[in-house]
Amino acid sequence: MGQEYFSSKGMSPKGHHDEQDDDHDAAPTSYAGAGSSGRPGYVTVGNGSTSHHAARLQSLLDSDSGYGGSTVGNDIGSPRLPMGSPRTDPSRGDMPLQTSTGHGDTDRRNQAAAIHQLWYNQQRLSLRRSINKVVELLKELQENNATWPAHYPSVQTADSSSSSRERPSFRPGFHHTQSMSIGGEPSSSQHPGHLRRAATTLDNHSTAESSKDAENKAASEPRLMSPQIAQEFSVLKLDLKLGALHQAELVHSLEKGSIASLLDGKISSSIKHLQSLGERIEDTSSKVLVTGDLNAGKSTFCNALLRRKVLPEDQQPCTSIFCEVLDARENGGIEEVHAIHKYAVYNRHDETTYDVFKLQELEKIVIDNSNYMQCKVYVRDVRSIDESLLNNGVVDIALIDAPGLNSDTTKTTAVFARQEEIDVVVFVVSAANHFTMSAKEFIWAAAAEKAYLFIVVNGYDGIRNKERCQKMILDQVYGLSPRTFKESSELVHFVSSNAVPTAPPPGGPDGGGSGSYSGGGGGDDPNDPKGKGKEKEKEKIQDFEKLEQSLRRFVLEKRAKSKLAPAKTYLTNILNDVNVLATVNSEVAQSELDRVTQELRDLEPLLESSTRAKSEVSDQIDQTIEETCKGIYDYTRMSLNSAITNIGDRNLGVPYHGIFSAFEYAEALKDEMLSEISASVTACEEHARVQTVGGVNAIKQLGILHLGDEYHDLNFRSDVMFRRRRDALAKQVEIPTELWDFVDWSTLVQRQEKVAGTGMALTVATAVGGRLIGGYGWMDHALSAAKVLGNDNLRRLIIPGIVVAVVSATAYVLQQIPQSLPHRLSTKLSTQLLSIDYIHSNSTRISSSVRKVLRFPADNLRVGLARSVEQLGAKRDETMKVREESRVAVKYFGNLVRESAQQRSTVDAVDLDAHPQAVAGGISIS
Ligand SMILES: Nc1nc2c(ncn2[C@@H]2O[C@H](COP(=O)(O)OP(=O)(O)OP(=O)(O)O)[C@@H](O)[C@H]2O)c(=O)[nH]1
Repeated sequence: MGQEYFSSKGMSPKGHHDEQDDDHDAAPTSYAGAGSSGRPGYVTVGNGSTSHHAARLQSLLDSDSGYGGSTVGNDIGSPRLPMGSPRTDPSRGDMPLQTSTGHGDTDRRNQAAAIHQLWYNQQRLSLRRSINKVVELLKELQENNATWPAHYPSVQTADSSSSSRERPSFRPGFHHTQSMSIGGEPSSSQHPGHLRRAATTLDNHSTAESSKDAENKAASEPRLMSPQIAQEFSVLKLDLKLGALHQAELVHSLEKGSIASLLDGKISSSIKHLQSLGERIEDTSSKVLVTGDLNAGKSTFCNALLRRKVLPEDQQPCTSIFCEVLDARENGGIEEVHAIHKYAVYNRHDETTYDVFKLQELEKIVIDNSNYMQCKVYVRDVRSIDESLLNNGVVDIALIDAPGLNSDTTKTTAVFARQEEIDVVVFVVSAANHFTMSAKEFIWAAAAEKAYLFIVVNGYDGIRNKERCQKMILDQVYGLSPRTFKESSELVHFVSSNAVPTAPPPGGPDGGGSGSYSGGGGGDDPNDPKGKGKEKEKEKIQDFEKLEQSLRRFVLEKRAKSKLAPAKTYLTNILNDVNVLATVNSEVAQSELDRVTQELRDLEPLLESSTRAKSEVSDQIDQTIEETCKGIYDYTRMSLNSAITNIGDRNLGVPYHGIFSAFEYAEALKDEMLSEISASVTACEEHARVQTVGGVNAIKQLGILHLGDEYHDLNFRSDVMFRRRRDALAKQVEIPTELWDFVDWSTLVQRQEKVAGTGMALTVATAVGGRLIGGYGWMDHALSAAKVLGNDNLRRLIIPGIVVAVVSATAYVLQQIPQSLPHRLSTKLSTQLLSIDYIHSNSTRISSSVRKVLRFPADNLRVGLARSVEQLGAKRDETMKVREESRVAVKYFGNLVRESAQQRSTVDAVDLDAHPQAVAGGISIS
């Protein structure tokens, strides 16, 4: 924050010097801090509060900056090029650079500059190719992630995060050192913030905050990733912020698909960021802010660089706004001034944001105006492409002439200088006046920001004791920016800007300065002899040309840092991530392939035996059911038959109480017989029940044998069998008792033949009775008796004979009841039951009931077997699919591991610090 800056501001130059010395090798662009809003925390100079102008400018820069506005947070949408920056034309990067136009020093300098530019172009092209390749790799990874969701490396337990160097057992080959080296030093678990994420270059404050700030922030941030993941993943790490779960738990709790889609989002962001980095390194524009004390000669210096009097020069302070000088080609080749309205965001295509003026009117806008804060000055380059500082295809410099520093403008200029797109700050100091307080304040701030400043000591022609002046200025530079002092031969130049010949001002006598140079030389001693004067003039111009070469080199090196370094860091990080991800997934895919191959090996025979078992078991079940039912039917039939047949022979224990209760006896006997028959049916049912339980168990055994745990046992209750009303009714038979049941006719006939005395009477009685019952056999006996006796005898004997016979027969029948009735009844029941098909119907009923009961588990088993075969088939198909996918994944991730490693070495080979030392004059800008 500003406070950090202010603490330095209050220090003496010496104190500052010490601090600078301590931090000599630190990154130059660690800004003093960032606002909590996430916007760049611009340095404030002076009393610590940003002035109205500064605040306004800051808001303008947010939207007008080519990078600032487009790099907020992680939003890495396509960035706009800085307004007014030359259109990207990569082909121009390879065009011939400056050629030797002269002899001696100039010649050598030009050659050196050309070599330097070539070096820059080579690094740029190499990074550009890597970006394209990595985008290609990421797109393929994204496609692959859709079909084979990538496995995201996660920690095993939350505790393991404490030991950041412990490596999960399932991925032994990770290159921890690679991800650790990103930050330049091994990161410890206490300082996770040391890990440099290329993604953070997207944050507005990322380069603005000091490393201390970054550490503090990282410590106070909730840990979203375990240090282990953070170590290995610098770019692709997933930002999981769900609920209160620990990060590691969160990764585990997520479905593989969810992780894959989160990763997909990360990859998309990375692709976008890489594309924006690509555009950024292709962008040849670079902005140089020229600032310094009031009247130090800033405008004169800019004009000298342009070789044309574009900006108004005056002995009194005149520049009140920031004038950005751009190539007129950016404005369709038209030279004009766009004065930007105070509260507008500049858009060249929207004339409501600015007023258009002619170049000649620039002075009017620049001096004492209150309507504008900035203007864009589009001018045609009067120098050839080989000499031009503005535009030569490798680096196209936009010069920004700032108002002279005073208590009002210092803060605003400091804010302006903080812009990321300002590659270089040129500080113009008057050789006569040296550094003012405002100048010192500004340089302290800028040196903290930019590490190196380009210092132009102007008006050197007016100094008599040049050595003393140099010494005094360099002493001051040492106090203000030791690094700049260290490279002073390259970074501190003593020149006379007004000595450089320039074309006349637009609209001047030469009609717009088309290349006819007017000599400079103001400030020369008029008493000097002419020849000596010319020599001096030449020297001044050579000094200025030397300055120009140094400035170009400085811009190039700064650009290598500001534009190429983020791309290199990001590429290194993303390639490390891709490599780790690919290594993990290659291992996962291989183990998955091994697993499914083994699974298929087990599955194939299982499916085969299941299919075979399905048909075999079905036959077996049918056979079991058939055999059981047949056995039950036969058993029932046999049992009932025997019961009915033998029922008459059995002593049923029914007491006979004499002739007067003969009928009751017969009734009781019949009921007892029927109940006995019914009991045998029940016994058969019981037998069937037992057999059914056996059958069900046999089917169950088959089920368990072939389906194992898959077999669903049904709850079979045998006691419920034969409980229906139909079953009860089937057993019952209604047979009425009749009088004739009491007479055993066959016995009676046998007896008639044995007893002769009663033969005739009995014969008659029998004949009568026979008639009565319709027995025609007895009639024949009666007719033969009549023949023997003759008509008279017959008439006399007939009545008593009949009486005797009837009495005798009746007595006999009554006497025979206990012996004859059971047989009579048995025979009658047997006949009756036969007529209603009692045995067959009950046997059928029982066996079909059993069949029905057995069919239920049998069908269930059949369905289970069919389902099992179906499931095994589906599983086999699925496993084969996974095997194929795993094969593809093994191949793909194997290639990715190789390709990402190869690309990483290519990126590593891009050494931005190894610029041609001889050319750079030993300057090393880190
Ligand atoms: N003798 C001498 N005079 C110079 C030199 N450079 C600039 N001047 C003069 O110094 C005066 C101020 O120059 P400017 O370029 O307007 O200064 P400035 O820093 O842009 O002024 P403000 O922007 O208003 O602060 C002009 O009269 C120039 O001619 C130089 O190298 N030698």
